Amino acid sequence: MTEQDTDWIGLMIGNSRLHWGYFRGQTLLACLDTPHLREPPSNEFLQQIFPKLLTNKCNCELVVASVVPSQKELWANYDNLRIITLKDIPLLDLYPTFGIDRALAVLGAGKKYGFPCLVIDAGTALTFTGVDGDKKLVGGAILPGLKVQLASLRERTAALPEVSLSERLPQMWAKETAEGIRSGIIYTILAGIEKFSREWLNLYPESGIILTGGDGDLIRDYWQEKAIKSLLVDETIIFQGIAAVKGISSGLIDKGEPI
Ligand SMILES: Nc1ncnc2c1ncn2[C@@H]1O[C@H](COP(=O)(O)OP(=O)(O)OP(=O)(O)O)[C@@H](O)[C@H]1O
Ligand SMILES: CC(C)(CO)[C@@H](O)C(=O)NCCC(=O)O
Ligand SMILES: [K+]
Repeated sequence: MTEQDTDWIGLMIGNSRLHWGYFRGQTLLACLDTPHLREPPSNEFLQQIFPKLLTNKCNCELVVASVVPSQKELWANYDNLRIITLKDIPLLDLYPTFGIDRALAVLGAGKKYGFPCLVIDAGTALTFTGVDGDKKLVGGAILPGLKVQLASLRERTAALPEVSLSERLPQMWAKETAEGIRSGIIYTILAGIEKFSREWLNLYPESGIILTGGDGDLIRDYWQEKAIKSLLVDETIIFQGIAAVKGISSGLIDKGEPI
């Protein structure tokens, strides 16, 4: 078997949940999300995640990137494990505490859509990450994600309830508490996305802007209702990033080559 047709699994450990990708060589065959683990995984665990693809009990390579150290440690005894760290990422000017999920997402987005590239990751945290045409990190920003914003109002006030989000845009000028919370959070997030996107396009007019993360679809739907320029949603860029790192280490992709 060559590297091109070997099966392996990529795992991105996020702050809310686990993001799994099943690969054959560089091709992503399937992806899904699961909750965090509460204990070290059993031998059959990976088969349960991908029952149709992993039919016989195999210890296929598991390539892990994590922003949650305690979750990563649960895999310490898996015998075919590879951990991706910032050193593996073929991007320039990364700073030491930069999130590996941000690095992989922008690497994957750049690989698929070209550099320069701006990634907006609407996960537990909402992040903006911009990389220029020389694959240098320009920088970015971090704010609380939608769920975290909603939960923090409930937790830090006496009167505010936790509200759920509707599929449609809320009334901007609300006359009711729940709708007021929805309005405040959604319209300021959309305004922030608009501001960062505009500033980025002033610097790099040809750049793609890719939206990803657990709330990516919801934000895209809100955005489309406002009928501004469409935003491209891609849930797989993080796996494109993992595959790029794996490809470099197995010699399929040259580190100096355009990815
Ligand atoms: N089944 C689900 N479980 C948890 N969060 C979900 C689910 N479906 C959608 N979401 C949304 O996804 C968001 C979390 O995004 P995501 O799963 O990308 O976060 P994460 O695990 O921290 O990953 P990342 O590190 O990429 O941000 C939450 O704000 C939530 O609204
Ligand atoms: C910002 C998050 C939480 C987004 O998942 C993650 O990328 C992270 O923990 N980053 C470390 C800090 C930074 O990226 O500057
Ligand atoms: K996160």
